[in-house]
Amino acid sequence: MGECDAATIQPTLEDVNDIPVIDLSLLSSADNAGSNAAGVVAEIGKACEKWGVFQVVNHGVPLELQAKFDLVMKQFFAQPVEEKRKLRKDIDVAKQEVCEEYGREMEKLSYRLLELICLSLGVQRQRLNGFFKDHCNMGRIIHCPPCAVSRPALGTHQHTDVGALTVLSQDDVGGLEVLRKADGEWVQVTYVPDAYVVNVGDMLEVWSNQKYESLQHRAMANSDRERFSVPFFFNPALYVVVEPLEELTNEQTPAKYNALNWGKYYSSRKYGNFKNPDMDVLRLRHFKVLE
Ligand SMILES: O=C(O)CCC(=O)C(=O)O
Ligand SMILES: [Fe+2]
Repeated sequence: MGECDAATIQPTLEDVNDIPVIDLSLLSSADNAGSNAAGVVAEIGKACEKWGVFQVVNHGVPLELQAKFDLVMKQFFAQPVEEKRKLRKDIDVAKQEVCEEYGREMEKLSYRLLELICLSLGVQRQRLNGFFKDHCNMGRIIHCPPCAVSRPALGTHQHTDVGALTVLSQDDVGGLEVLRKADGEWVQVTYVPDAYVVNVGDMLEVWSNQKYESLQHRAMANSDRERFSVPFFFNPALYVVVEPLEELTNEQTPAKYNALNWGKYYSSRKYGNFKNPDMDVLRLRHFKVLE
């Protein structure tokens, strides 16, 4: 089959719409706020347990800010490669006002989500907040040019995110895929306008004593259109020791993980290689309590 056929070939994946889309405005609606909040918490808990991923709408992040951010990002990627190279990883990006504001909003939303997740686990709302005091959050901007090959092309290889939570904005090209826990099938995360995709990372799997499992995901390139996505990684402070919350363990449900040092775990994975899963990097399974 020739390359010119590529545009007609799409992944034969079931485009399921049942990854939950959760409306956070229900938390603040004046009437019946208490039961609405309980409903949202329950939905989040169910989504984390069943999928490891959900989308949020009416999340409080100003839509104009997202639009401004998208514009700055596209202007950046439209530059010649020599110009882009001048912008070293951690220097100038942070100086752009829009990026700073965007980071602050992502952090605010992440704390909100973390607290709702704590409630869904039945622990105190702010139980995990202290671990993020000197956080090492990180943002990434991803541009994937159209890729016309005769089979679906990978943009980002299969992986789990190492931190607690990831809050991701994907554009209408879509392409993000998640491994459905129910049957081990890859399914697409449908683009929902003005939504963020939220997924469980490795540290939340440990804190929740594996009630919420870290999400296996990947991203596909589109054969016709360039694609942009912006994940924000909500990560604890480097010195934090992560272990199953004691409220969630007892004699009947013992800890499934040994304590791990997040800083060591993070740096090991950061310098690991997506494409080489057997490389000698730390993975959650290395901390699993043997049964
Ligand atoms: O490109 C995407 O949408 C996914 C990116 C991702 O999973 C990551 O950077 O960790
Ligand atoms: Fe990821």
